[in-house]
Amino acid sequence: AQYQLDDILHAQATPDISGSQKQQQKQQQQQQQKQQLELVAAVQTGDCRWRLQQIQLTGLSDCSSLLALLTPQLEAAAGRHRRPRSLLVFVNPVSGGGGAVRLCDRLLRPALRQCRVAARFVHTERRHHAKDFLLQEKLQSFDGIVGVGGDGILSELFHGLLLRKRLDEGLTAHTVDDPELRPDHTIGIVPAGSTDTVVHSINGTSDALTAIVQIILGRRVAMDMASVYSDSGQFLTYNISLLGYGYFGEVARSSEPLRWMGPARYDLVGAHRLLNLRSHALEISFLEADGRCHAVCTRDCSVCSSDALAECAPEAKEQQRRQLRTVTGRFVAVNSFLMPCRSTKSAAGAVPFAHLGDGCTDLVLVRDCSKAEFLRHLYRVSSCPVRLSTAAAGASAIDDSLPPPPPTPPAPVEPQFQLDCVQVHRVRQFSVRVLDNPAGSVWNCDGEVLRQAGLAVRVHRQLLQLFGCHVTL
Ligand SMILES: Nc1ncnc2c1ncn2[C@@H]1O[C@H](COP(=O)(O)OP(=O)(O)OP(=O)(O)O)[C@@H](O)[C@H]1O
Repeated sequence: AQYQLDDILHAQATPDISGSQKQQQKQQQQQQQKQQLELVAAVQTGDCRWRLQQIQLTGLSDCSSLLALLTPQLEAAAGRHRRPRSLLVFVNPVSGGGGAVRLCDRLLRPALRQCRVAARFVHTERRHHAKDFLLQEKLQSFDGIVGVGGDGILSELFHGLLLRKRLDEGLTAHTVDDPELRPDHTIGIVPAGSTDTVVHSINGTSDALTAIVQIILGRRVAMDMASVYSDSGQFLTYNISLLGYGYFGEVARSSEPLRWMGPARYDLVGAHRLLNLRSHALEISFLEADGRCHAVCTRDCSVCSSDALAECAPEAKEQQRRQLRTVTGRFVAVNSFLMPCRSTKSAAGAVPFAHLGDGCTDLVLVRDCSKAEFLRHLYRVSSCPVRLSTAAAGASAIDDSLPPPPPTPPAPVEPQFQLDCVQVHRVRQFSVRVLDNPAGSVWNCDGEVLRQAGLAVRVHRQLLQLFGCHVTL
């Protein structure tokens, strides 16, 4: 087998020649024996999965010289990739029905030990424990903050870090016109929850060991974040994956007391809400970015690195206000997808062409429709047969010096949006005002319930860094 130097995470001679005096004496006694070199490498094992592999090089005559040659190169690679040497790890004991603690002991702790990454473990004792810790404690000695759990614990980590940065910079006001600041730390998530949408959208799998290997490798993905404000412009919360009104809001509210059921609660409540499908009178305003491209977000994504998508300067705000589009009517669902929202139920994602770092969200508006029509939309969302390779061809950059490219194949369609009642817009910001029964408003913000009658949302391009590897095609 061949290994890239960049994927080797640790090397040591055995017996360990850097050990204690006693060990060294023992080694001298073993002079006749040849030493062996042990390496730990990250290897991709098909699809999107990664594993740690121990490699033993035996029968070496001069192990110490080889190790002396290898060590500075491994250190240089670790520096180049900003590999974490010290992590702060929050373990949520209630995640995934208590599986997070077991997963941490079985996979995370041994992997960190094997690769010589130091870690401080904190078992959360209540809701908001991780967030409060990040707001109050010294964090300088850590290279990354990791959560073992689901999307709920991840939400606590990015709220803690984003709000901590504002505190450290002395920013007290937090309104729709205030800037957002990038936190100093990268976040890692080891999936152990009932919904692991974010890690699945980044890595293309919710496999825990893959996530651990990416953290140790120091691979990072720049992610958009949305900030959510009340209709008076006051900050309410951050959003990273789904923000939904109507059907998904009601699913979040009704499944809240059924947490003990695990992911099955979403199927049960989803079916019940479908039978009682309601529409809502809404006014929706949005600032549309240039048309949606049919390209999957991959490593070195040309859409996410395009300068055309840089956030608008403050002086352009007035112009933006003039470009706002407003629609009113009855809707059964209004959903903002900041990322593809992949999961075991929807491998390509609910919105396969949503990008992780383009500064935009895909706003999906589902107008009043029959239950059968909405069911068709939901079914297609979970079984979208996107042709990924075609999508990649459409995304490549154009170089004038090259002969003209062959005619582009027809853009892949997203059948879930090819319905009369469904519209999708790629937007930088939007607001929704509930016109009927505002007191009964309910939103689903990354699985948490919000009860505002009006919300304003702004997307911040690549505000956060997460450990992860991005899908490849
Ligand atoms: N010790 C604790 N007791 C109760 N709740 C906790 C504790 N520690 C963390 N929490 C809360 O548990 C919630 C769910 O966490 P998480 O998302 O990690 O697990 P989950 O099983 O995937 O849940 P979800 O169904 O929300 O995805 C989070 O909102 C977090 O604040």
